[in-house]
Amino acid sequence: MDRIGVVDTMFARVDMGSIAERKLAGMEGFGARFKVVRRTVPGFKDLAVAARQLIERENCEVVIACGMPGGAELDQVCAHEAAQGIMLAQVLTGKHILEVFVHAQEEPDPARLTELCRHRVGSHAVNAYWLLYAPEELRKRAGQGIRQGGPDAGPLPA
Ligand SMILES: Cc1nc2c(=O)[nH]c(=O)nc-2n(C[C@H](O)[C@H](O)[C@H](O)CO)c1C
Repeated sequence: MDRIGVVDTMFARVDMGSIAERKLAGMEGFGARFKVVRRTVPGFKDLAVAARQLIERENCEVVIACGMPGGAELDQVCAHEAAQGIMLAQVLTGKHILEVFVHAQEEPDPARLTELCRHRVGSHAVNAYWLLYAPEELRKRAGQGIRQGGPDAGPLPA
C-alpha cells in the first residue's frame, strides 16, 4: 500500500496535521490504495528531517509538511531557514514535500486564521494526492492563478 506522510508541529496554534489527515481520509483509495503516516515535531525547523525520515524510513511517496511561523521578525527569518531545509530534503530524497506554512501574521483574527489553515492545509492535501494519483488534475489547472488559503487570483488575460 502507498504511504502519504503528514508532519506538523507543536508550535502551530492549529492542529494542522489532523486537517490533512481528515482530508486524505476522504479521498478515493484511502485505506485500500494508500494510508497516511503522521508525525509531529516541536517546530518548523524540525520538519525537514522528519519529512526525510518519512520518505526514507517509512517509504512515503509524498509528504505534507505543515508549520506556522509566528509573528516576530525572528520567526520570519527562521521560516526562511526552515523552508530551505525542506527544499534540501526534497532534492536529497527526490520526492515532493509540500511545504504548508501559514504565517500567524497573514490573518490577525483567530477564527479567520483557523479557517485559512483549514483551506490551505486541505488544498495541499488534495495537491499531494493529485501529485501521486492524478497529475492530470494539476495540469488542467496550469496557469490558472490557483491559491491555497484564499481566493484564486485567476489567470491573466491571454
Ligand atoms: C524562533 C522560532 N520560531 C518558530 C516559529 O515561528 N514556528 C515554529 O514552528 N517553530 C519556531 N521555532 C522552533 C524551531 O522550529 C525548532 O523547533 C527548535 O529550534 C528546535 O529545533 C523557533 C525557534
